[in-house]
Amino acid sequence: MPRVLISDQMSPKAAEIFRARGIEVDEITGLSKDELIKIIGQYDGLAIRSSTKVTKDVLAAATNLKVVGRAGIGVDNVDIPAASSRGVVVMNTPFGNSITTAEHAIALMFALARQLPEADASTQAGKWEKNRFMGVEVTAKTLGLIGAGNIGSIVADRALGLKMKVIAYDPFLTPERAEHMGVTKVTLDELLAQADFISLHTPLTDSTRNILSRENLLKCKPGIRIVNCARGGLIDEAALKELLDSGHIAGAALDVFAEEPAKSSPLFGTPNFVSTPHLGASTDEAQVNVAIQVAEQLSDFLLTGGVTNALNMPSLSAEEAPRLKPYMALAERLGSLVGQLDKDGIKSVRIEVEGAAAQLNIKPITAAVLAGLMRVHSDTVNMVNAPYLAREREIEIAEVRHERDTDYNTLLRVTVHTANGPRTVAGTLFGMSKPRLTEIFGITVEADLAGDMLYIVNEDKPGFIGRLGSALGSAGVNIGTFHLGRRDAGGEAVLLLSVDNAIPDALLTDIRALPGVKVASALHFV
Ligand SMILES: NC(=O)c1ccc[n+]([C@@H]2O[C@H](COP(=O)([O-])OP(=O)(O)OC[C@H]3O[C@@H](n4cnc5c(N)ncnc54)[C@H](O)[C@@H]3O)[C@@H](O)[C@H]2O)c1
Ligand SMILES: O=C(O)CC[C@@H](O)C(=O)O
Repeated sequence: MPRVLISDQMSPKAAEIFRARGIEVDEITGLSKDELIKIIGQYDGLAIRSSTKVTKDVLAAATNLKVVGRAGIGVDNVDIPAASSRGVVVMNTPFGNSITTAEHAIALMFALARQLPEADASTQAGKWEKNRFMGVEVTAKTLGLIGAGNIGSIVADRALGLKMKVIAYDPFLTPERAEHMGVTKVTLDELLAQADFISLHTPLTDSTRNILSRENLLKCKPGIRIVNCARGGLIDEAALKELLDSGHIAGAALDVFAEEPAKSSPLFGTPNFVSTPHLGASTDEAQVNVAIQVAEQLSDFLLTGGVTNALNMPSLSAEEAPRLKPYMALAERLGSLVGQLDKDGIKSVRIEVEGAAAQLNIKPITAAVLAGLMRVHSDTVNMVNAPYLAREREIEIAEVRHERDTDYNTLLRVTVHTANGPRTVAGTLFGMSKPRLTEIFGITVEADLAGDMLYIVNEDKPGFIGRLGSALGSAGVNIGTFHLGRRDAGGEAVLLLSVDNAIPDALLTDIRALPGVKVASALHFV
C-alpha cells in the first residue's frame, strides 16, 4: 500500500480521500528540514502547501518518493529540476484557489482605498477620528494588472464589475484575449504611467523578479496604490518603504514578502501600508478545493500511473518515449528559438511534420514546441502544462502532416504568428537523433541549437564578419561554431554563432552598434 505524508496544514478532506482510496497517510506538520529528511524516505507521496521546502537535500533523502503534490499554484518551494532529475513528478492544483486569491487582491485594494486597517485600529482605540480618514473611490479609476493569467483575469472581471478601467501588461496576452476580457493590453511603461492601482499576478521568474523596481516605482503616477498577492520578490521592498514615506506611493498592500515568514520588515508600521501573512489562498472553499484535487491527483498517480497537472513530466507511453525523445528535443529547441527572439502576443502556432516525423504521434512534439516557446515566460511551463496554457491564452494550434517528399529524411517546421507577423523555423535530426536547425525566418541556415548562442541579422556587406570577430575577441568571448545564411547576395544575412560563455549585455549593445547590424540577440538553450 503506498504511503503519503501531508506535511503542511491542509483540509481534512485530503486525508479522507487518501484513506478512502486505500493509501496510508500521515499528517505531520511543522517539521524542521532535518526532521523531514529523517522521515521522508518512508513515503511514496508528499502533499504540501507553501511551508514545506522540498529542497535538493530533502529529495536526496526521499529514496521512495514518486510524487510531490502542491495544494496550490506556486511551486517555488519545490526544487523542480532536482525532482525531475530524481524522477519525482511534481504536480500542483492550478485553479483551486484562483477565485479566492483574486478576491483577496480586491479586498486589499479596498483596504488601501479606504484605509480600513488604520481606521479600524483607531476606532477600536476609542479615537473616533472621522476627519483623519479620507478615502478614494475605485469607480472610474484605472487598475493596472501585471500578469493577466488565471488570477489576473478574475481580478479584471471583478474590477470591471466595480466600474474600473482595466489595463494589463502581460506578454502572453493577445489583443483578441484582451478584448474578450474587456481589458486594454499595454506596455509596462504605459501601465506605470496610467494606473491608479496596480495589482501583481505573475509567477516569480527571472523576467518578473523586481518588476516593480525603484526605477519603475518612480515611473508610477504619484498617488499610486499597489497590491501584491502573487509572490514576494516582485517588488523592491526597500524602495517601496522610501516611496511610501515620501508620499509618491499613496498605499501598498502585501500578502507576500521576499522573505517568509516575514516576522519583521522596515515596512511594518508605515502609514498606508497593509499586510497579510500570505493569506491569498486562505478560504474554506479554496482549501477544500485544493485538498481534494491534490489528494485525487496523488492517489491516481500512485495507484494507476495517471498524470494530471504535472509540471515536470511529459505524458507519454513507455513504448513511444525513446522514439519520440529526439524529436521532442528538436521541437523544444525550435519553440525556444522563436520564443527567445519574439515572444510578443503569440496568436497561433502551426507545427508541420514531414518525412519520418509524419509517422509519429504529433501531440508530444506539439507540447514540446509550446513548452520551449512559452518557457521564456515561466519556468513552471513544461510539456504537460504548455498545451493547456496555450489553450487558456486562446493561442490557436494547428498540426499538419505532409506526405510529400522533402530534402531531409525527416523535417519539423514551426510557424508562430506573433504581433510582429509570422515567424518560421525548421529543423531536422542528424543521424535520426541530433537536433539541427535548417531554416530560420525564411533563410536557410544549418546549426546546432545548444548552450549560449548569438543571433544576428545584418546587411550582407564585406568586412562585417571581421568587425564582429574583433568585438567578440576583445570581450574575451570565444566562438565555438559559426553558421551563415542569406536571402540573396548583398541583401539580408543571418549569423548564428555558438559561444563558450554567455554574451554580456554591454557586448550585445556594442554588437548592435556595429554598422549594418539590424538585430542582435543572445540565446540560450538547455
Ligand atoms: N497569495 C497567494 O496565496 C497566492 C495564491 C495563488 C497564487 N499565487 C501566485 O499568483 C501568481 C499567478 O497565479 P496564476 O494562477 O494567475 O498564474 P498564471 O500562470 O495563470 O498567470 C500568470 C501570468 O503571468 C504572466 N507573466 C509571465 N511573465 C510575465 C512578465 N514578465 N510580465 C508580465 N506578465 C507575465 C503570464 O503570461 C501569465 O499570464 C503565481 O505566482 C502564484 O504562485 C499566490
Ligand atoms: O497554500 C497557501 O496558503 C498559499 C498558496 C499560494 O501561494 C499558491 O501559490 O497557490
